[in-house]
Amino acid sequence: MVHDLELISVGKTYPDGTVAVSDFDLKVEKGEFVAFLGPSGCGKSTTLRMIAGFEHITNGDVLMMGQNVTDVPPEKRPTSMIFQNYALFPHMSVRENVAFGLDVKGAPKTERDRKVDRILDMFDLERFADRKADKLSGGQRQRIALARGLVVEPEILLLDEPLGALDANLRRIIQNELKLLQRELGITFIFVTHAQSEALGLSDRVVVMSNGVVEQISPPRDLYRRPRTPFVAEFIGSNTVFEGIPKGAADKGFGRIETPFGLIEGVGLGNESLAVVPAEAFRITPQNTPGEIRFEGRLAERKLVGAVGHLKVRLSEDREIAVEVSADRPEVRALELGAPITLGVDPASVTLIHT
Ligand SMILES: Nc1ncnc2c1ncn2[C@@H]1O[C@H](COP(=O)(O)OP(=O)(O)OP(=O)(O)O)[C@@H](O)[C@H]1O
Repeated sequence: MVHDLELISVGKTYPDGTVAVSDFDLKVEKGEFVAFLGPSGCGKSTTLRMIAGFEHITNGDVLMMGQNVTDVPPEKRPTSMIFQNYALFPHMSVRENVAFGLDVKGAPKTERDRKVDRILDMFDLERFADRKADKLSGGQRQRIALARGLVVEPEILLLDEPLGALDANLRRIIQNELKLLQRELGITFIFVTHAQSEALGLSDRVVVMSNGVVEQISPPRDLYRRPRTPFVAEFIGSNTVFEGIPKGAADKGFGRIETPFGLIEGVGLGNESLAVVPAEAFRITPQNTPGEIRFEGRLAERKLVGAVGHLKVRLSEDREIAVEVSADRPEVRALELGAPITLGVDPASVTLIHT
């Protein structure tokens, strides 16, 4: 099968010796929405710029539609990039800004004007067509940047923190628009962000990066449920990670580790030494339910936020864990700080991982 985009062992070392990315492998299908997520400096933007062709690749290959484009200049690639600061020309009109990408690609004038008109219409920007780009709001500028990226009809749209400059409200609105637009157009989106909620909410798959390496590539829910590295477990959501010693071989897809808080069973292949429990996997359980893992502790903190009760439960002198339960349950409302509390967890919602 030919993929829209394929990165084969791609690496980047900057001239000063900084290794920004190493051994990045990725295959993206047509129409997929893929987010690169990770803390500042982990190599997300460098990877995106290598895909766009703005950054020279030190090792490996980039393929698009099965063609090796490693040495192809940006304007000859089937990609278009949208930058965080939009990179609009402030003194050029909206129309001129949008036409810019087509001019770079050398499109004939009539074709250019037709395509620009169509995209301005699609983004509801005709009214502003002759206005200078610096005389518009943040949200409008964002739309112009999108229009400019899409007017060249790329196969792959590359977006580098495109919503970073917007306030929270506008951000949510444009997130929705972006998702709808991507579905409608069916083109591949590669989206760089350090905002978890954005990556998890928008994309079909998330590439989690740290220190220039890919930690995990998964659909969003698997990052919560089945983190494959300690970094992902700590970085995503509010997981508790228990350290322990592997206890026997895995059986039917479940392994066991011995921890200071007892034996923990979870999904694994055997020989793992960490158990990851998502905050929402804990239940408050007065009875001993067969098969469940039990933890005894004392309630250290309780915050009710809408329908969710965020609890901190102290398991020992130096160990406090995050627990999320439904705030509607009477036993949650009745809990008093310092009171003993028993938690149960279904082993199927625990993931065992290697250190
Ligand atoms: N031109 C450069 N020369 C040397 N090092 C660079 C250069 N550009 C980036 N780096 C370094 O490469 C690493 C990866 O940077 P990159 O910008 O790709 O990270 P990022 O994950 O996109 O971060 P952010 O979210 O802050 O934009 C960092 O250590 C950064 O300091």
